[in-house]
Amino acid sequence: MSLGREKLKRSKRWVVKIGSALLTNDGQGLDLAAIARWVDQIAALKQSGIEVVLVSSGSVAEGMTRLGWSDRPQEVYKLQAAAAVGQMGLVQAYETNFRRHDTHTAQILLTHEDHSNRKRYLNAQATLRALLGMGVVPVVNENDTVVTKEIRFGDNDTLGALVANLVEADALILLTDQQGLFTADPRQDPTATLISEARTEDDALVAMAGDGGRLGRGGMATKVRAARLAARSGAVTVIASGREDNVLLRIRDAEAVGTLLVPEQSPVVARKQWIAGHLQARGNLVLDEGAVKALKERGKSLLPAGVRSVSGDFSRGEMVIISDELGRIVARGLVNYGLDDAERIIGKPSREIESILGFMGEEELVHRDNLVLA
Ligand SMILES: Nc1ncnc2c1ncn2[C@@H]1O[C@H](COP(=O)(O)OP(=O)(O)O)[C@@H](O)[C@H]1O
Ligand SMILES: N[C@@H](CCC(=O)OP(=O)(O)O)C(=O)O
Repeated sequence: MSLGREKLKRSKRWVVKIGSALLTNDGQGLDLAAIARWVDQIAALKQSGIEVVLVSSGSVAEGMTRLGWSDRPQEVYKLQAAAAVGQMGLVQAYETNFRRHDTHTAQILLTHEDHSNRKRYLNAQATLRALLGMGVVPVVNENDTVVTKEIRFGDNDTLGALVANLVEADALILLTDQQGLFTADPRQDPTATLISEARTEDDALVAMAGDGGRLGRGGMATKVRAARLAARSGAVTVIASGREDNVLLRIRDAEAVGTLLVPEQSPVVARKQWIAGHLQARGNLVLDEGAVKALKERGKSLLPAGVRSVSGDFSRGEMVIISDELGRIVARGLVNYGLDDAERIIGKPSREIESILGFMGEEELVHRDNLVLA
């Protein structure tokens, strides 16, 4: 068995993306029987200790069906209207099915801006993390009502990869209407063969990957690109057919199903580079000895109590350099509080944050998931 597939067996957090072509049974309205089967599998994944964020397309396609449109309109406002109608059907289907497993779902609608704006990024991250911690399955789609460019050119493969970055998933699973990535588009070339495993960075993949079908947006081209994006935070990607029996469970069990794309770099290195390369440092935090030890030796988050002083000019979500009292750099990380708030809570136990600031944010000043040791 390949090393990459072995890794999947040990993974703990997945982003599962279900594409339009698959979800709507090629334009026949939502495939409710298939949704029920995927939900059963996700419930089983959760039972085996894997947290799942679901990224589901299909709102435009379902909206078109509900509104009786057979052709995808060109006008953005019509697409947005269809998405708003269809999203109701989507969440209803997931909610009803997950309820059979006593599992709550949560609707998360994101735009690309939520990823590029630091504050919104951290808020989305904190919410998703909290939901996962509570055993809820977040159901994510693009916020089609407010995006313009994205609804025309956007695809949920990219959104899935950004969500994988956001929650630091171990794996991004792209379920589609083909068995995986073929050497050429099988709809055009019947001699095309399935690629079982490849390096994410292999440029040959880009040449093989073509556009999408009538309902889907991006085809394989965006899936290969999504795999590269997801690799930035260390995730492997699997492209597989959502129509295969128990496909998610078979992926978990490291069966050779679909196409596995494995990043060249180890997840840790990718993650470090991603945080380090993410932003310029905007400030400094100086830690006491105990906090330095907690970070370095025990892999802990940084709590305000262990911070001696703060300086610079940073807002929530920005990168800070974390040093010891001799000025030696200990780590870099994304800070949960802006300078003014941080100044007021350092040296204090986290339980006092609310009374000092008048609101309760995170108990950590820098969460360990957002922290890279030097
Ligand atoms: N090399 C390839 N291997 C497999 N499928 C391909 C390839 N190139 C293009 N495709 C097309 O990509 C489609 C899947 O993408 P898309 O229609 O966007 O679906 P989804 O909604 O699941 O994202 C397939 O139906 C297939 O025709
Ligand atoms: N957000 C929209 C469009 C996304 C979309 O179709 O993407 P994809 O499944 O990648 O082809 C929707 O839910 O219909």
